Amino acid sequence: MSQHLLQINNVSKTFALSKGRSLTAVDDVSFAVEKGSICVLLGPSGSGKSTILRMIAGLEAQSSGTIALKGAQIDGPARERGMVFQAYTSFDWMSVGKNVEFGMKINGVPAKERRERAAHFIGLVGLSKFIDTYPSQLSGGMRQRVAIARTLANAPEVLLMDEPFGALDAETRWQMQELMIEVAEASGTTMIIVTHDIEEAIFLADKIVFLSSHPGRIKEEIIPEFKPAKRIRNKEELLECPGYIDIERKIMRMMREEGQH
Ligand SMILES: Nc1ncnc2c1ncn2[C@@H]1O[C@H](COP(=O)(O)OP(=O)(O)OP(=O)(O)O)[C@@H](O)[C@H]1O
Repeated sequence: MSQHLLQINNVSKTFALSKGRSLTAVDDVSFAVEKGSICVLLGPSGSGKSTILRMIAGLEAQSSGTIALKGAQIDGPARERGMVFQAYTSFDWMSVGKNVEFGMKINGVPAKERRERAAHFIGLVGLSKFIDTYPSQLSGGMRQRVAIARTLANAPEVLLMDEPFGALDAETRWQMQELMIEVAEASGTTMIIVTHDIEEAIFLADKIVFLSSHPGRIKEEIIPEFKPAKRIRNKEELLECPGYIDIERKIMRMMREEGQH
């Protein structure tokens, strides 16, 4: 039987604005994420995707409802939930290797183990040749790989990514999407990814949680059932799958409906 790693139950978030006004960004949202799966939060701008991710990360407290990882309530940031942001967050004065070792160093991992783990994850994201290079000498996609390796090296239970490829050009973007499938397969890491890119969502997701806007509510949970049991590793293969176009069309309609509200 599948196991729910993360359980979000009836979560709402209301922000206090100026002059006593308030804004409900997330309204009564419930969903579960299975261990080892990739869950994509998709929806139009303002549907509360980032807010939901930030609450899971423990960076924002929910106004009501519960969020639990392996049954334990989340009440702040922790290593078990690693976050990758859209902006590159590497330390420019440290080499790629030292960047990836940094979190482990803070957490008291011995030097030898740190180096080995850093080398493993740098290899996983395809940057072995750049282990001694400084991030400022790398392209945007490569810097985002460093951020992913650094987060994975802390062995999170769940990897949270907020529009991780939004700042990248189209070609680098699909290469990074393919890389995430490779990483998911090789590491078994559970991932929750925020995007508003429909094709990216369908390619990456084992499950799509589609949100409507103002306030953010779940409109539908979509399982891309047309995909074969084994994850598709390249995008051309996805586009050739019977059923792909149907689901893309369905989601485009949902996006359009939301835009008209
Ligand atoms: N700190 C905050 N204070 C007040 N309002 C906020 C705050 N953070 C988010 N909001 C509001 O909550 C709503 C949801 O924002 P959120 O960033 O979660 O949406 P999103 O779906 O991630 O959007 P996008 O795709 O544009 O990034 C928006 O109306 C936003 O203005």
